[in-house]
Amino acid sequence: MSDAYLALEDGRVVEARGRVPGRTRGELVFTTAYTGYEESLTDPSYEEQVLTFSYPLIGNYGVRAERFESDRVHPRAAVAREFTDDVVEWLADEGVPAVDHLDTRDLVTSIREEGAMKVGIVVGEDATPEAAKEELAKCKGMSEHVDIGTQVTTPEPTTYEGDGDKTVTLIDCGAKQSIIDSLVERGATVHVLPYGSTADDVTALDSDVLFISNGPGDPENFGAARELVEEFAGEVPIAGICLGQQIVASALGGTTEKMAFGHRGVNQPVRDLDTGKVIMTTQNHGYTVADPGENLEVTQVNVNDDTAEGLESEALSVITRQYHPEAHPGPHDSLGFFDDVLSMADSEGNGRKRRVVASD
Ligand SMILES: NC(=O)CC[C@H](N)C(=O)O
Repeated sequence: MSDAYLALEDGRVVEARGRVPGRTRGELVFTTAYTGYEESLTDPSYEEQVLTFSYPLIGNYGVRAERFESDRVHPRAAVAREFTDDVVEWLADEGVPAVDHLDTRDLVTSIREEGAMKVGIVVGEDATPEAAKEELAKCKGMSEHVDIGTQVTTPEPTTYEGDGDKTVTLIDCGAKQSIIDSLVERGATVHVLPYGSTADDVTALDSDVLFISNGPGDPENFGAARELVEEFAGEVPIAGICLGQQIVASALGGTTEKMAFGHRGVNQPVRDLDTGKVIMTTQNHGYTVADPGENLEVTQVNVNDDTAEGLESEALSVITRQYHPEAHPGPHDSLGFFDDVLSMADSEGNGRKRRVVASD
């Protein structure tokens, strides 16, 4: 008898050791990142997913709140070959079920072959395979979580003061804190607005750049952010990361699609098509831009599968990345993105149109 069961969409039931009790369900995905478990577990982009770590030992350098990317754990459950007690205590405090002592290599191989799949998980003394299957039966597909942006966004507008002149309005679709920090470190003042904010809210702030954040779920369910991009494109420079790239593309005439199992890890190679240079990047996404449309140019691609990693438009002052330039965790090759974003704010006399708002 085991005290933890995972019922997979492919019909299998996997036994594990229960570490934190509970019953839950979600989309089963994996990350190959070998560091950064605190950042991954607090990354809002993992909302409604069950995160499997392919690296076998998770927790070996402790748990420190200053490394968190948000104020809570977002995956609905965590799976690893072995969790340390530090991580188990943290997940228990958060009420997030956790299992270990299972063959995660087999699990990851299944996801690679069959794609990200639904999973039901039960952990505790009364756990049974049938209960895990009941959870699985209740599991929704990612695109069915139509209000996922509202689930993860900040409840209130918040401003982070930088010591320079530039200002950014960031639409929080589930933003990682280190994206905000990366802008503030470069002197920008960042106005974070809740997902669902209107064009009037954005206009009132009169920022130099409109920034669409990362976030969970299907980009097609982020209509409120898409409308902002449609409204401000060509008038205010626009930047986006991950979900932000997908939203910007779909607002400007492109299309997105779901990938088989996505990219999650800290060693995804990306080639810049202009310079030919390859950088290593941090990634966490299950959707991708299938067609950038006529307004955007693909400027960077994934070396492994040629998917769009960077989109730009000089005419509209748009720059987006599918990967995570803030690199929390991960290699620092891509930090220059934030300088490129803020250089779009040096727009006077540069041929870029600016929205003029009457000040009161
Ligand atoms: N990190 C993100 O912003 C993820 C984007 C989107 N939810 C995806 O899975 O592709």
